[in-house]
Amino acid sequence: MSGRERVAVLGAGSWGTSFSIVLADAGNDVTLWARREELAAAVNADRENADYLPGIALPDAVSATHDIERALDGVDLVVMAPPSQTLRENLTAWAPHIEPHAVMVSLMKGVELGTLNRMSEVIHQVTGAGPERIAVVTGPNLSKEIARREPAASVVACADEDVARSLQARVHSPSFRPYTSVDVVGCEVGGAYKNVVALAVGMAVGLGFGDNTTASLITRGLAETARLATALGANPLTLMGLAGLGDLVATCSSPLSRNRSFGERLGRGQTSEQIYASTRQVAEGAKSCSSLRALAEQSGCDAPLATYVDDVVAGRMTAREMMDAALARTPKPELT
Ligand SMILES: NC(=O)C1=CN([C@@H]2O[C@H](COP(=O)(O)OP(=O)(O)OC[C@H]3O[C@@H](n4cnc5c(N)ncnc54)[C@H](OP(=O)(O)O)[C@@H]3O)[C@@H](O)[C@H]2O)C=CC1
Ligand SMILES: O=C(CO)COP(=O)(O)O
Repeated sequence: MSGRERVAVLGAGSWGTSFSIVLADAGNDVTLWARREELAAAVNADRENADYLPGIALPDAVSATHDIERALDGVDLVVMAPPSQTLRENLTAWAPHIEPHAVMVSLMKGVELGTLNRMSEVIHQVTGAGPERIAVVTGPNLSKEIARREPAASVVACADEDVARSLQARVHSPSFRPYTSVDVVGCEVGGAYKNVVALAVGMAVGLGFGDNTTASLITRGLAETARLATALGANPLTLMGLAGLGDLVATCSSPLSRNRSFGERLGRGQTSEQIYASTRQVAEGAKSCSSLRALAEQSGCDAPLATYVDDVVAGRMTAREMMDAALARTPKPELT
């Protein structure tokens, strides 16, 4: 016996794999579930996930499997990292194998199309788990930087503060510093919305605009995020923290961001279909712009960026038209 605790990470994409490194460095034995058997085999044989994090050596404490029963057997902490739009289907298959008292952590940053559910809501609906078994980890955590063990902070949110504290201890590594929060709603809305803002910022970059434009979009995007999050019951201060401002700054500034890159290509005149055809990586904001726009409409919140981004992604408007429309909106006080 190693004395280390076992954790299952479900989803062997960029973030699931990088977070497995954090968990291993924090003292856990990690079983990383991959949906493709050949990827699980390659990860075990090569000690790297060449599809998503080429050149990054995985710690010995990480092993991969395609066998979901094996991954979940006897595990009291289950970390989920598939795309937001497939979580419900994935979790429906996983749920019968999850231990009845296991805590489930969402790493996803999206809102489900159609239902407009946040990921914690999907987890509750599919598994029946109460809020004390559902948590979120979110913050300025670009996967490649985390995998290279560059210093970063993050937020571990759970409605039950004791559970948040115990998770904080389980994921605290020498290069990854987690803070606790009980504001699951604020953390989830912050994580999903920053992807939409990053799309808008990417469009501005693709159009050739500079830092005034991107700073204006980031700041107004943060105001829009806080407006919706507060309407949904979040603490507005959460959005000033790592799960809001922190993640916005990282994602909107970094060429590593898939959402920002997606937006940049839209800004250069490509269509969403062309972009989808050339990448297998998830850009959550390209889907969640539609669900966040609908959530805002439902909540009576003004959400111009989500609305414009949704229109550009769907091909109803060009990126240039979006910038012009955003500027031409009826003037108003900044603090409304
Ligand atoms: N990358 C990052 O820096 C961060 C990402 N996140 C969030 O983590 C979540 C996962 O993103 P990330 O790991 O980056 O995504 P990637 O694009 O790197 O990987 C996608 C993962 O999802 C799997 N997948 C694709 N389609 C399905 C499906 N239908 N059912 C089950 N699994 C599927 C892929 O499997 P396969 O390889 O077999 O196709 C792969 O494991 C997203 O919500 C993202 O916003 C959060 C913080 C940081
Ligand atoms: O969430 C992220 C960083 O915190 C990753 O952003 P992208 O999904 O845009 O790459």
